[in-house]
Amino acid sequence: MTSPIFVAIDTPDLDRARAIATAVKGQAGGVKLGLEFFSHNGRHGVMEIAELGLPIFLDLKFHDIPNTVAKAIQALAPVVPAVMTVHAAGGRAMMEAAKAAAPADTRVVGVTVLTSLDAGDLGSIGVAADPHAQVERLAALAQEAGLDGIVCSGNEVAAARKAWKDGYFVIPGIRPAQSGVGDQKRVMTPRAAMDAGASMLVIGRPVTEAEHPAAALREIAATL
Ligand SMILES: O=C(O)c1cc(=O)[nH]c(=O)n1[C@@H]1O[C@H](COP(=O)(O)O)[C@@H](O)[C@H]1O
Repeated sequence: MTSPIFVAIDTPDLDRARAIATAVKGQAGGVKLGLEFFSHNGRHGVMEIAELGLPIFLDLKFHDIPNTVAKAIQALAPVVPAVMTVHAAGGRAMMEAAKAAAPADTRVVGVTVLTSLDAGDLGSIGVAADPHAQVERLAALAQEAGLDGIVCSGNEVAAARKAWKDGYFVIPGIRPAQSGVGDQKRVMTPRAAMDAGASMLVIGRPVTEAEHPAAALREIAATL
């Protein structure tokens, strides 16, 4: 069975990214390239990693007006990532435009409430709802807009899956027992997140900062 784990390769260093991708190839379901990698290496760097033959989750979390987001997605051609992200808080029209602009084979998912935020953080930006209620609200909006799924924490995925049976649920903030939480606030173990209904687990530092990333990934996969 294909692994649900995508390894988040958060580095600006192309050689290091290539080395990690090569080390986890065959074991991981794919790799995630985000803002840190993209800001340094751009579209051509993404193409280089894609040439290694793993599915790519290109996580640029677009959050802008519909026209700008659509044009940014079009500018990424000929990259055809397996998955890409926009912020669901960008609104329904923006999500519709993003989906319409993306390649047919790319899943577009809406980031709901970042896993680095808790209820207090939401309050400080004027969102009265707790993370659970806010994820539910944005998941419904993403579904109405025709997206393929959402990004949320493991704490919310069971409820989200109940309301959106065939949705694609991307779950970061994954921490194996004993792992440091770092800047994440809403975390869950890989096994618990899968049991709750995750489609994809995004795991970065617990793998990439390990002395032997492939071995760390193997250990995590064994818990699923
Ligand atoms: O969209 C994401 O992937 C994402 C959304 C979110 O709410 N929280 C979150 O941590 N992420 C990403 O998931 C990865 C988590 O990395 P680690 O905390 O090192 O496992 C990072 O690349 C984040 O950019």
